[in-house]
Amino acid sequence: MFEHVTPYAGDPILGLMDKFANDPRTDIKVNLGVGVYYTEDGKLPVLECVKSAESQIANPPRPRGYLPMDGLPGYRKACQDLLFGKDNEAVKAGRVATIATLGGSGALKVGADFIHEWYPNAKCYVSNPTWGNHISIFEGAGIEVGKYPYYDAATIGVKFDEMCEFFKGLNENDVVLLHPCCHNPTGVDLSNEQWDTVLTIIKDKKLIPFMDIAYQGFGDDMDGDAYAIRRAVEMGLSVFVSNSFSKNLSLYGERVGGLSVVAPTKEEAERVHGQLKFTVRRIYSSPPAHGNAVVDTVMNDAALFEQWVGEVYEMRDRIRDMRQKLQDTLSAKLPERDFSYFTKQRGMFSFTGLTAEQVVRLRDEFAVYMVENGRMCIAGLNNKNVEYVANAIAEVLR
Ligand SMILES: Cc1[nH+]cc(COP(=O)(O)O)c(/C=N/[C@@H](CC(=O)O)C(=O)O)c1O
Repeated sequence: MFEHVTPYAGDPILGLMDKFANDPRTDIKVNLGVGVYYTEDGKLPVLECVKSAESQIANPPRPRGYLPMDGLPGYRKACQDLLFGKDNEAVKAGRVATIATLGGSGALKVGADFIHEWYPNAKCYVSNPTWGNHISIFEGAGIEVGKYPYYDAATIGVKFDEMCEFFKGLNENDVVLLHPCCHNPTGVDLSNEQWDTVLTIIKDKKLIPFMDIAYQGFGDDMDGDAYAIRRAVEMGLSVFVSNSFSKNLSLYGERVGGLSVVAPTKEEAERVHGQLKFTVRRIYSSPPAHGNAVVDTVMNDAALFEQWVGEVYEMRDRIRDMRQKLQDTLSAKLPERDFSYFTKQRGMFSFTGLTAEQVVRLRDEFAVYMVENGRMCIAGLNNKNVEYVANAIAEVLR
């Protein structure tokens, strides 16, 4: 019956979690693989604002009825305020359809299915490189996926001119999947001026921008990291935005994300909203109650929101500190090499340029885990392991 089904090779990122968990070298192993924030003590944090929200939610205990297909109204408002800014004109005009989703992944899936249904000839173009699941999710929705020039290893920057020229060659309604901040896996972002240029091309060519923001607050700050999103709306673009609270609320397993679609008119936004709900119904029916309640509580209580922002910036700043320490330690060990990319890159990841062989050596010989494309999750570093990791990297580079 299923003899034709091919074996699953495993996920290059999530598969590392199992390998790491099963690695018996518990005294030295370091997890720099999956994009998860760990504290200075190497633990997954429960944010203080989440603890407060959960105690509110738990007392008195709430029944666990189905949520609306598009999630709690307060959750959806929270997504809109965070992404577009409070009092955004398009939001106030009712031109933004927003739904709660099963994490950022669920947002991408619902968005991809919607696009394939209503723009069946659209192709999707992702940055080269990008988060691998971008390709899997859009191909899984039946959409042909291509790559646009992005990362320039020679300059540790963006192949900006090539990227712009590539966009100019695309067809109307082709989708371009963009990282508004904290690019995964490179950590290399466009400047605001470069965003203005790219968004102008997208508008002129009538492309569909799909912005996936999973690390808001880890780059500059909540508003700065949303520049590309807000600029697209200011320019009158109809833009898809998938967001994730997995990292900045440390709620990975609660599956909390959102999908927003900015439409030209309120009437179109209402029709889009209805079809997004239908798409949710056909995939997973409705979002999880607990995650929705936590986000709704934190984001819509002024004191908890302020506390949350402060906790995100603490995570951001600790990552920045680890970038500097790793860069300084490696530079001292191998002064002939340039490690400035660690502090040039932003967000959770650094693209180290290590080869797959070197990454395998780090894992096998030193129990230091990274994604085989050379991506390192900086958030797995701390003051107790950064010297050890630097030594291991220096060894495989020698
Ligand atoms: C850019 C991006 N978008 C969406 C997601 C999905 O987020 P979620 O809300 O959990 O569905 C992730 C997760 N990235 C990390 C984990 C993973 O691969 O799933 C990672 O890159 O390690 C992203 O890095």
